[in-house]
Amino acid sequence: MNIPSNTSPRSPRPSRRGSARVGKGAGRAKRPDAPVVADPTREIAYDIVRGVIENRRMLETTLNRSPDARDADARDRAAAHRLGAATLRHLGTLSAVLEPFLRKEPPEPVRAALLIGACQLLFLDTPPHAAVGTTVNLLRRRDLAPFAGLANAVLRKVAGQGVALLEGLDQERLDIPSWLWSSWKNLGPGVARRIARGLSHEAPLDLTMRAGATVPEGGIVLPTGSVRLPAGTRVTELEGFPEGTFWVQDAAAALPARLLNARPGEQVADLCAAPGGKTAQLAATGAHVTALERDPVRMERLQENLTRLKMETVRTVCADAAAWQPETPLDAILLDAPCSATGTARRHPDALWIKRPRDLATLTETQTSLLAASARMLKPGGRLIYAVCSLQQEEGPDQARKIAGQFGLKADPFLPEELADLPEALTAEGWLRTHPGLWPELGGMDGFFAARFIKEK
Ligand SMILES: C[S@@+](CC[C@H](N)C(=O)[O-])C[C@H]1O[C@@H](n2cnc3c(N)ncnc32)[C@H](O)[C@@H]1O
Repeated sequence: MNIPSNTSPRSPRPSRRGSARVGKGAGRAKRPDAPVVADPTREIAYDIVRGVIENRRMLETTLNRSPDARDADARDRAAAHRLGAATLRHLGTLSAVLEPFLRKEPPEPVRAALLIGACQLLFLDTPPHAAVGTTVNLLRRRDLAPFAGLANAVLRKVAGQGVALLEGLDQERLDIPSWLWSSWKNLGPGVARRIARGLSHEAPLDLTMRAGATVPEGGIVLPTGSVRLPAGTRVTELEGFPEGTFWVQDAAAALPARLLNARPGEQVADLCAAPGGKTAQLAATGAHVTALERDPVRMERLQENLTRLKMETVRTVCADAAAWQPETPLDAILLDAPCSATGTARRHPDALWIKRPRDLATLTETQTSLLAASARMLKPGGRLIYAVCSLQQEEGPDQARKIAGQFGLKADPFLPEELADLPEALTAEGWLRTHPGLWPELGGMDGFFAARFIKEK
């Protein structure tokens, strides 16, 4: 990972909180009263980690809303995202490493700074003087100067012992909240550990290609047809991006829309559509697609994506899918329902730490009401794919079992030939179940559940 190893020379800013003195071993101030220069990457990463730990706020929300992140240039934002995400990916391990060095639990904001500092020392190639010095500076800039000495001492010890501190730690177990680890036992023996292993590294960049498009340099074609590039690849710099020859979509995320088998001329709706990966797949079949999205900001992103892909024939509707009704009954519906998103933790490690078991009840209620609404929109014989990027039983198999026979929907299991390129994802009940432990040798995949239903005649 390429976290800047020193205070950024590109966009230094004086302290927002007045000048502060830099202590021994910290950021090399020339004068004792010199203002501590801001390091945008660490400042934003700090806000990200605190947002997740203290407020259960999504990483992307901090990136989109914080003034620091908004004002930062693209490289600083990207580096902050990677530092914040790496800290969250190894949160349990980093906490276990720090514990013996702390006589008592520090306040949360101090703990967040220590976690980021330790992450740079143990998981990123940041030189010790930079990791320690920038952490001390950060605390001083955030009115936490009384803890600068503690941070300096603790991080110097961590730097001194280095990766030897990781020996003997069950990192896979530590980095997964206990309630999720227990819940994943339902997926089969050893699967929780395989998932944790899949979540321990950054996800590669997957693309869905338009038919006949050239595979970008460095890309490999996966068994399911998606194209994979190494983690950290900048998609906007790939050949074909401006021309719209591909779109970003995890290999597992590309499966549910494919299993709807949309045909040219059919009336199809994508009910929870933004940012539009599945909408694009449906549009590429030649079906008449209506894409619904409730959130106006996300709708803008969907429309930008469709414009780049030259798929402007897709009809976009900003509305609540639970209340919307098409003019005429539909041939097919894709319901990629809002969910806990635990299946996307490779790309969004914050997902693991934000959700709580009690959130599942609200989410499953919403999913049920969207399933009932979908059934009302379908013509007799119409098809429905219910999909969630969740690893949780309640949002996947439990929902599918509950829905079969309700709202005039009957189960329509996937056939082995439909998943011949990923047979391990077909369950005994004819559903799709992927998880980050699949394809370990290829770099894994996101966790998705999908089931198909037919509206009875
Ligand atoms: C899992 S994401 C969809 C990802 C998308 N299908 C794709 O493949 O790019 C869920 C989306 O549904 C939207 N959403 C949630 N509840 C909705 C509702 N009741 N009606 C319409 N859209 C909704 C969210 O704003 C979010 O953009």
